[in-house]
Amino acid sequence: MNCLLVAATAFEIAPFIQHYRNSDVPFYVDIQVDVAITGVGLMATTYNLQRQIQVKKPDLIIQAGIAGCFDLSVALGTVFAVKKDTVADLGVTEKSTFHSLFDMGFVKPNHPPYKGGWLVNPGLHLLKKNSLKKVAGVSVNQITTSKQAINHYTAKYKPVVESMEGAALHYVSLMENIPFMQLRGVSNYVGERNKKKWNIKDSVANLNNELIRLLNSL
Ligand SMILES: O=C(O)c1cccc(C(=O)CC[C@H]2O[C@@H](n3cnc4c(=O)[nH]cnc43)[C@H](O)[C@@H]2O)c1
Repeated sequence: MNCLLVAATAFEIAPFIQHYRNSDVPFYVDIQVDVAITGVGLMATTYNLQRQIQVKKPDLIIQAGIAGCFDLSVALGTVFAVKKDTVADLGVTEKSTFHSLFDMGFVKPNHPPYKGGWLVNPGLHLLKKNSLKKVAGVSVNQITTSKQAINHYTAKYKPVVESMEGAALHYVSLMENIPFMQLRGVSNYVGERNKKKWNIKDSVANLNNELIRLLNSL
């Protein structure tokens, strides 16, 4: 099996790379893992994913990264698998009300690869092999900081996590018919600007442990 592992930045998957390099035993006997750092954001991720796929079409794409969390009851460091994602800030804000591309009628909510306005991961059988909770995610071009935006996204999408790349993975993989997984370790609560209150260390460590566990279970 050819697996393409992608992350926005190298530090997010550094422990996995280290583990992979230091392993004496070929613990992924039938799995070949290619790694690509796609850059931060939807545009860079889309471009770099597409380039990788053109060179070698993988059997599975895994995107691993940190994320903000909308749910304050979730402990920082928790790792989730994202079952559906969408670009939350693609549209127009008019008279303080946001209208998505679907609201505006530019795209039909069920126009492929969308289902009800979401980019849904159909590979639930892959997710079942691990214990990760499956949640809804949103992707943004502009990191959410205001209470107003948090309330708006919560009401409209009921997301648990926010990233800047997830929807690109879902869109490209669905269009190319390639199974995929998006794993997100919660580094911060959405809107929290004080980096001292983030927990990047645990989110990256737990994320990479789950990544190793997932690859061992395939
Ligand atoms: O400096 C800031 O205010 C700031 C806010 C959020 C994230 C960053 C980063 O440097 C990480 C960007 C990277 O991590 C993902 N990420 C992590 N937390 C969030 C979030 O709350 N909202 C959106 N994305 C987040 C994202 O996927 C990027 O790849 C700096």
